[in-house]
Amino acid sequence: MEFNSKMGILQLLKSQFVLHLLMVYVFMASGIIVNLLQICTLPLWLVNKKLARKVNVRLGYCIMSQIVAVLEWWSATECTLYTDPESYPLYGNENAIVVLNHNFEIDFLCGWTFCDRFGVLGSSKVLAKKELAYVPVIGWMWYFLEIVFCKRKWEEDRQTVAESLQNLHDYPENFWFLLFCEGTRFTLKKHKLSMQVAESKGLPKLKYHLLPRTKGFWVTVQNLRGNAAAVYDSTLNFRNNEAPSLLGLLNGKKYHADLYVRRIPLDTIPEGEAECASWLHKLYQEKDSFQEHYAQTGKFPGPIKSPPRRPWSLIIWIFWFCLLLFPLFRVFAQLAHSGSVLTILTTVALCIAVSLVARWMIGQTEINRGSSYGNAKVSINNN
Ligand SMILES: CC/C=C\C/C=C\C/C=C\C/C=C\C/C=C\C/C=C\CCC(=O)SCCNC(=O)CCNC(=O)[C@H](O)C(C)(C)COP(=O)(O)OP(=O)(O)OC[C@H]1O[C@@H](n2cnc3c(N)ncnc32)[C@H](O)[C@@H]1OP(=O)(O)O
Ligand SMILES: CCCCCCCCCCCCCCCCCC(=O)OC[C@@H](O)COP(=O)(O)O
Repeated sequence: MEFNSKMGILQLLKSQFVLHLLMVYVFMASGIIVNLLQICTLPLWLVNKKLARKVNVRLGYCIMSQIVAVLEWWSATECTLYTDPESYPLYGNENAIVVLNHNFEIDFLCGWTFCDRFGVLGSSKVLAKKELAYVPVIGWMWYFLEIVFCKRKWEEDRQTVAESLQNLHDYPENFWFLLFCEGTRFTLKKHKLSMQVAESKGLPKLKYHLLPRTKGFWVTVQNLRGNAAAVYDSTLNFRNNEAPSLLGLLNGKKYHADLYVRRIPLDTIPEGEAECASWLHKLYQEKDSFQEHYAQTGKFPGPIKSPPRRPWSLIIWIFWFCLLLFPLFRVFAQLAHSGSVLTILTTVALCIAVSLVARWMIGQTEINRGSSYGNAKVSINNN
């Protein structure tokens, strides 16, 4: 009874808007500080690229780990890993291409959480749409972490993506390169259209996935050969049909994520474009069957071997709070003391502006604010 009421109070506390404002302030202020420090590493790139990259990995960690801390420590979301125990020791100790389904608003964050647990968060990479490069703090940080951006226009991407991947050959830390091969988030409309494409190509229909776009996968595999050791085929779902969101996490809502990972050595993947595309289509048919199994049983096939959450994200988060809250309260105290209406109004306007920017950033993760990519019929090439 007493425990329940304590939990209720804690939950009520976590849903307080003023606390969210403080979290947003700490995230934005620390993010800008890190972005500025990243700019300061530019001259270092010219003299010691390896060191500059290592420094940026750690700086990036200071930003990403805060959102991981929200998931792991604030909302206490449970993340369970289903995987083969023989592959487990290799995770975090080799470079890998991660292929993940794209159905959930916090799928990228679950990815980050596992990166953190295997010690590769700062060096984690993704093939991201170009628009994300302009997201304050995160997008700017990604520039220094050598994230690969695409315009989702193959004619333009084929060269730039290949070049960015080639640059990773002398990367000094183990990294995971994430690919959402579906290219956009799952919606019923996008699913219907992509299944029409599947039908016209004579491919079996998928129930839980959009038809994967194969070109990004092929170019990634080809350009990371000899660099990445394996593809981690990863299938994510949430228990009890949970529809997790970043706002839910901020409100302290606890979710239950299940991730099924299979390690596939890279040298078993065909080299030719057509063969590689067929291989990926087959992979997505298998992923679909895993999701069907999950829908029927509430579990993925395979044993559970979950890594524990690590304390570093929480420690860094507390550090930023200690560093940044004191000056904030001092400013507020001085403002109240000064009594200047103009200064107070300017400060309030600034706070509103920062919260609007943060809300827009959160909106980037929301399915109902997604772009129309995959909504329109594109000419179909049957070759
Ligand atoms: C142990 C633990 C393991 C794992 C832990 C898990 C993860 C952790 C790892 C790392 C974490 C790191 C970072 C995460 C952080 C943040 C992530 C944030 C954001 C990223 C999200 C995105 O931005 S997703 C969007 C960008 N990415 C992609 O699009 C990738 C997939 N796309 C492609 O590969 C594309 O081919 C392309 C982008 C290279 C080119 O795009 P384009 O539009 O030009 O596509 P195509 O040329 O492929 O399209 C034409 C072909 O598609 C067919 N078609 C037409 N209409 C449709 C349709 N509606 N659906 C499907 N297919 C369609 C068309 O017929 C053409 O077919 P072809 O046969 O001719 O190819
Ligand atoms: C610690 C406290 C944090 C306070 C809140 C701060 C805000 C944090 C905001 C994080 C923003 C992260 C941006 C990267 C997320 C990835 C987004 C994503 O997955 O994009 C969707 C695309 O795949 C598909 O896009 P469309 O095909 O719809 O086009």
